[in-house]
Amino acid sequence: MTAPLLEPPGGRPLRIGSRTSLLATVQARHVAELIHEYAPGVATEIVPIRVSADVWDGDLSRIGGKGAFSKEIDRALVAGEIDVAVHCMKDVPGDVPLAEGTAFGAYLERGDVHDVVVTRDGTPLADLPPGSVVGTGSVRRRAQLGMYRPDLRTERIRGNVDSRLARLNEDGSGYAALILARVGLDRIGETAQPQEVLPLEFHQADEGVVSMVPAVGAGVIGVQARQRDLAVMSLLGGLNHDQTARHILAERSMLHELRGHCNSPIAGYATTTADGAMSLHGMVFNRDGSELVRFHCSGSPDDPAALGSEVAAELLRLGARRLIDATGG
Ligand SMILES: NCc1[nH]cc(CCC(=O)O)c1CC(=O)O
Repeated sequence: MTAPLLEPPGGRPLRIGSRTSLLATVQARHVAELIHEYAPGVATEIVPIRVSADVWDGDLSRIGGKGAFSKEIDRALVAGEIDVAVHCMKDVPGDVPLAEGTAFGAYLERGDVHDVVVTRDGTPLADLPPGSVVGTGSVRRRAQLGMYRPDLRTERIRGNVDSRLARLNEDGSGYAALILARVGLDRIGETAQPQEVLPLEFHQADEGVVSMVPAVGAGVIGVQARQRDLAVMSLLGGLNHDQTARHILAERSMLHELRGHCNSPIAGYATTTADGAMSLHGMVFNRDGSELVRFHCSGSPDDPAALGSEVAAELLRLGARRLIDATGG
C-alpha cells in the first residue's frame, strides 16, 4: 500500500475524537494503529470527548435518543476541534442526516455480529427460571428474546459495557443475565464472564430456538471526517474495507427507508454469499416479539442501496410501519 501524503494543517497530529468509555477508547486506539500502519509518517492524538448521554442515566429518548451519543462529537468535528471521529455504526442513527459537511471515509472490516447472554455463573439461557430479569434496553433484543422466552422479564440497563457487567456482578443487583454484543466484550478484553453465544439464524419462535438477528451496523467501526479535508478523506480511503462498506450501505439504506427512529425494533444483516451476491435480511418486531415481519432477498453487490430499498419496501408492504410506530421513541 502506498500512503497518501498527509499534511495536517499546522503540521500537528491528526486528532481522533473518541467517547471516554473503555470500548470507545480501545476502538480509537485501534484506528490510530491502522493509520500508523498505513501511513507511518502521520502522527495521531486521541481527544477524549465527554458525551452527556454517557453521563445521563435516564431514558435516552429524553435527550435525543441514539443521536445523543454522537451530537457532541459531531459538533467537535464540524468546529474543527478534532479531525476524525470513530463510531460504532450500530449507534449511528438512521433517521437523521450526518452532520453537515461530514461523511464516513472508512468502514473497518466487520467484526463478530453475535449477541451473547452473559451471566454470573454460566447458567444457560434455557435454564433461567421464569421471571428472571434480563438486562437490555434494546427493543430488538427484547423482542427476539421474548419470542423464545416470553416468561422472562427484561429491564433496561444503561451505561458502558464495563459498568453493566459490574452491575450484573453486584450482590442483589436483581439481574440474572445481560444481553451484549460479543465484539464489544472481545474488544475490551473481557473473557472471564460466562457467555452463551446466540445464533443468528431466522428461526420461528414455535421451533423453540432462540435467534438474535443483529442490528444494522453491528460489529462495524466507522471513521467520519470533514468532506473538505481531502487528505484526511484519502487517508481514510486506504483503511476502508470495501465489502463491509457495501454491507453497511445496504443495511443503512433499509434503515433509512423504514424511517427507523432511535432504538427501533429493527434487525438488519447483509452478507455476501458464496456466489458473490449480496444478501440482506430485515426484520421488524413489536415490543414483546409476539408480532414480526421479515424479508430476505439477494441482489447485486454493485447496488447495495437498491437491495436495502427493496427489502425496506417489502417490509413496509408487510406492515412494518405499524410495528415501528407502535414501539414509540
Ligand atoms: N449500544 C451500545 C453498543 N454499541 C456498539 C456496541 C458493540 C460494538 C458493535 O456492535 O460494534 C455496543 C455494546 C453492546 O451492544 O453490547
